[in-house]
Amino acid sequence: MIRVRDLVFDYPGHRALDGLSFNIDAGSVVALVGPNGAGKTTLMRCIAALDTPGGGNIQVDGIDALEAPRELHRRIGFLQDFFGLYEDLSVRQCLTYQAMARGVARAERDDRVQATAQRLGLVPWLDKRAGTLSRGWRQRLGIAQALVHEPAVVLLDEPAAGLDPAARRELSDLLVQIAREGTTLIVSSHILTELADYSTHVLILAGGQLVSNEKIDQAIRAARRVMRLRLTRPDPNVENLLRDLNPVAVDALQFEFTLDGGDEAASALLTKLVTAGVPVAELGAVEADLERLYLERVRGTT
Ligand SMILES: Nc1ncnc2c1ncn2[C@@H]1O[C@H](COP(=O)(O)OP(=O)(O)OP(=O)(O)O)[C@@H](O)[C@H]1O
Repeated sequence: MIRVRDLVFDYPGHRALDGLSFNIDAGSVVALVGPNGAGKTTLMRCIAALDTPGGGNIQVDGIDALEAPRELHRRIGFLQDFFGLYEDLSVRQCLTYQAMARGVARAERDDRVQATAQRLGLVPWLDKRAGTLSRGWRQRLGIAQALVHEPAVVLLDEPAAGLDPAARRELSDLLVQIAREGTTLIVSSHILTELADYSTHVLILAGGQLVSNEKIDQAIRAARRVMRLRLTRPDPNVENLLRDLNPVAVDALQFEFTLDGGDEAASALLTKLVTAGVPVAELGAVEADLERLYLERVRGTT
């Protein structure tokens, strides 16, 4: 569905995307993550054919972003991280305008606007001016504008920004539903627990380069077992005893490290620590999740 090759994008004096290549299959929900300044927003703008890359090639649904940007705009919905609204238009007019601009036939527009407003809980606001909406409702209108033309690909940059917890939950449910209907989604966010609720893939950028592009469940299954040791009080010998495992000190009482060899190895390690007089409170496996996967992948890249 999306094919990116050797993508390069330069701001004056700064290379923001540095030779990215990856594919995204139709129907995937991709969590686009990376440290601040990694290039996520720039990448989304290039895929949405709003910025022109200095090199490389992007195809979405077989359409070349450089050759046919207008055609692409009809097939893509994009919520930008800082987006403007037509403040003096009503919510209905904003959605109708977007539907029109993105090629929805006149006869279908009213139904699309109504259905999209329903999905985002915007029906009571349809005749209110966009300029009077609170931050969370503006955000919902922004999302509705990205969806109203039922695009094949939806790009959402920080969609949960400004939403209260209940609205975030509703947004997660909505994204799951949209993905089930076959839409390809790319969602950028720093809130990894939320992304984990609905994403099938994770695409990690750092410094304008691709760190990884993988299926989340497979990557988590394949992740090495991380163990956490918790002490009842600080112990000067513990780091020396764990030396071969390259421990990371979470704080003065907690250390994390990977351990091969399953329960046998864990049991042997526990015996070794206790025998050496280390005041062990707990030794156990840490559950792998998207956040851990991310931290492991970006470690050393920044
Ligand atoms: N208009 C601009 N002019 C110059 N440099 C820019 C411009 N916009 C972005 N950059 C730089 O390009 C790099 C990538 O920026 P981008 O906004 O794409 O990153 P990001 O991953 O979305 O970051 P964040 O997580 O902070 O939103 C950053 O180093 C940023 O400072």
